[in-house]
Amino acid sequence: MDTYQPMPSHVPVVVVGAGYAGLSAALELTDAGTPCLVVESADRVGGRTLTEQRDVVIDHGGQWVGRTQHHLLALAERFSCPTFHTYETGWHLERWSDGSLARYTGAAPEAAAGIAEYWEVAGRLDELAATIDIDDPTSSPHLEEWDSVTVRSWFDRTVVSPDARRRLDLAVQGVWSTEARDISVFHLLFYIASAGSFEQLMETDGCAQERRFHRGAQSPALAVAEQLGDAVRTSVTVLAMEQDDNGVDVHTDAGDVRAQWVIVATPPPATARIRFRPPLPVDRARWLQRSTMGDVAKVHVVYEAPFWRAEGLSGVATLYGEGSVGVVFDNSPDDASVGVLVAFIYGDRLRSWSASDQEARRQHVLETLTRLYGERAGAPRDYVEKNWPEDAYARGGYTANPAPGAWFEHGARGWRTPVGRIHWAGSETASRWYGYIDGAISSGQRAAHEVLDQEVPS
Ligand SMILES: Cc1cc2nc3c(=O)[nH]c(=O)nc-3n(C[C@H](O)[C@H](O)[C@H](O)COP(=O)(O)OP(=O)(O)OC[C@H]3O[C@@H](n4cnc5c(N)ncnc54)[C@H](O)[C@@H]3O)c2cc1C
Repeated sequence: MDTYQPMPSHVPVVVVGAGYAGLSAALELTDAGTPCLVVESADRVGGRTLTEQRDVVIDHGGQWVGRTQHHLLALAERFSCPTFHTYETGWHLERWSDGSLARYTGAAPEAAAGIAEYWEVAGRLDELAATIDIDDPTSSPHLEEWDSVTVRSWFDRTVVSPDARRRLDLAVQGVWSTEARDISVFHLLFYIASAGSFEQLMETDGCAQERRFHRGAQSPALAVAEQLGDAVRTSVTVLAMEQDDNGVDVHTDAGDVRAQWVIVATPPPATARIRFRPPLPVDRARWLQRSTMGDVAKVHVVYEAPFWRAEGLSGVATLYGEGSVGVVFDNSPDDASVGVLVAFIYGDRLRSWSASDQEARRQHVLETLTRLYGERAGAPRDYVEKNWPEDAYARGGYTANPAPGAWFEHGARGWRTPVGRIHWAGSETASRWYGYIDGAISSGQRAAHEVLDQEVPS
């Protein structure tokens, strides 16, 4: 990785963004013998994955990999980045909206308030999602109908029990890191189809939250960047692009480079900040303008030991009601040499929590954990927050979600159709595992092959 060399004047392919999508595109091109240059705004690669090596590995961003996420697993295998099973042995906790605390095992407490209807709705969502073609989502005969309705109003209209609605609202916050009022039923269903099922999104064993990386989820990205070497330039921001019949002039804050093809592998709101000449087609421009990053913070709290395990608790907790924290997981290292809890805060709850000062935020999280796990939870040896909407580059997470109506009005041509010599990658352009690291990788590989199919000189 080289930050200080001058920009080359020409390169066959410029890749914008060194998250998993951009790095995977570059790796695919390089494997095929096509030189490329990756330019990245931040002073590091990995984008929405960010592993901090404190005295324990802390994954501030993406962290889990599931067994159907074959692209990420293959990359991890190629670059020798081992994984381990997420700890979830013992009793999970559920703090209900009235403040009561229940213990359970499995996916949810049996016979709890609203649970029967919650499972009915989950089954219905899977049935509807199965009708969507993830490679051609806008071909759905129900596109206009489903994209015109927010998830909030659909729940209000079709879900009888307020308790089931509470459960579904938290599921939406947890998976989409947004509020049910902000996404359409179509986007919800596409996302479920993209993952395979509602269960795949929600669960651990066999599902999206199954495994973690010993050296953190950024480790495969760092290994790819090391292999790509000088082809990756960090601390370089693409400001504008001018496209003509023969190539693209890419203007960066470190100089200009002429490319025959460009792969833009940035999240939609970041792509919208680049000036394109000629301007992007209306559908693509509108799609970018109407895709909004989700709101999530991860708070890691580190203890001398995972003391809750000795009390038969898994460390997994789900919290309804007024507090900020939505979900807690045991994020200890595999050898349990220290204990780590990670608390997720999303959507409306994040907006009110992040308005407080640092001490009040910390106190709130520690009080919540103390109510769940007892006094020892109030005395951590380390506490660290990452509020993604405040991240200078990502400006949110986990992913960008198109606003209601955007799939119907602009999805067919705006989602990922290449614009001349400019091709689109990024987790938000994936058919399979949209919004996930795995989707980012497959999107980068797809975009690389779109370009390789065009007779790029090596
Ligand atoms: C808190 C959190 C938890 C998550 N949990 C999981 C999880 O457990 N499992 C999972 O699979 N996924 C998870 N995700 C989602 C996953 O991290 C992302 O979907 C994935 O990393 C996105 O990769 P990407 O390459 O598409 O985009 P990014 O990682 O966003 O990479 C885009 C890159 O482009 C750069 N860039 C932007 N604009 C410019 C410009 N003009 N010029 C140059 N560079 C630019 C950015 O700095 C960035 O590095 C999570 C995300 C977050 C934030």
